Amino acid sequence: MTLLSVEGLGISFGGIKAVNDVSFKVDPGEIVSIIGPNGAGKTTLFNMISGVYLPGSGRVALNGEDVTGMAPFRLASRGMSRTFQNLQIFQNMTVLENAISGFHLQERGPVLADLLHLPSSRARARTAEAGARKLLARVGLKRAADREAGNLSYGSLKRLEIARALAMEPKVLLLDEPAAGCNAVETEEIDHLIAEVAASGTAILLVEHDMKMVMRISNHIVVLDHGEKIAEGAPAVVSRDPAVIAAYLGTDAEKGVADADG
Ligand SMILES: Nc1ncnc2c1ncn2[C@@H]1O[C@H](COP(=O)(O)OP(=O)(O)OP(=O)(O)O)[C@@H](O)[C@H]1O
Repeated sequence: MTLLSVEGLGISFGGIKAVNDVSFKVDPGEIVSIIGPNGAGKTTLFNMISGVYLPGSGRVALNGEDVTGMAPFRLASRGMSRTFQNLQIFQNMTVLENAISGFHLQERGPVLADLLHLPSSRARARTAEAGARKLLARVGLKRAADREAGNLSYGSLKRLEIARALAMEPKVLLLDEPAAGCNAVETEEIDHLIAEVAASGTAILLVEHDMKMVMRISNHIVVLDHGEKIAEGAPAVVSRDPAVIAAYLGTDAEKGVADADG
């Protein structure tokens, strides 16, 4: 069964259609990217899928269950996690504490037990810490566990944010520009991490401007322009599509599409 199904999704702002009738599917372990020129509707589409915006039309289904407009924390407990373009890291906390915070999203422990430091609360805290340490090892931040997050390089912060989203053991992980602001080495590290997460069976839905990265790691690409889906398919197919090239014409990204193709 399809893991994530986006069907005819649309939304208007002040009478203008920011996204119109967009549909696509994501299977387990697949890396699907949403691309398009500035203002094409990528972030808006992402926000509708992840419950930040209520769609004006259409439907989002996760494992066959209708989750349209469901709040992000409910989606997270059903298997959909996301990261944000602007990092949501607690800069003054340690790397480990940031990773642990991802586990508290899934907890439904009694608040009183936590306040009174009851054994049940201490046991949960130990489990979360052990899980967080494993995740830090997975994203290459094991040795940075006790450092203040604000002192990390940008690429490491990006990986920390992915670690935190993985705490929920998502079936589908939405990444909003995971390589933005990263240098070539950091981008490659994030590439490898995304590929490893996908290989473990988690589906990845990606919005990313780095066209070379998109062409390298995606199994499937959905192209938006002016809120409409104008093409979709494998990277080699999409990068040769005349409608896609025309949409990007005159932008830096067009050069990216052509370079990645060659
Ligand atoms: N909250 C909002 N209110 C009004 N208009 C909005 C809102 N969010 C997005 N838009 C408009 O919807 C359209 C799509 O914007 P969106 O940010 O989704 O594009 P994008 O493809 O993510 O762009 P970029 O690549 O520049 O991040 C744009 O015309 C934008 O101005």
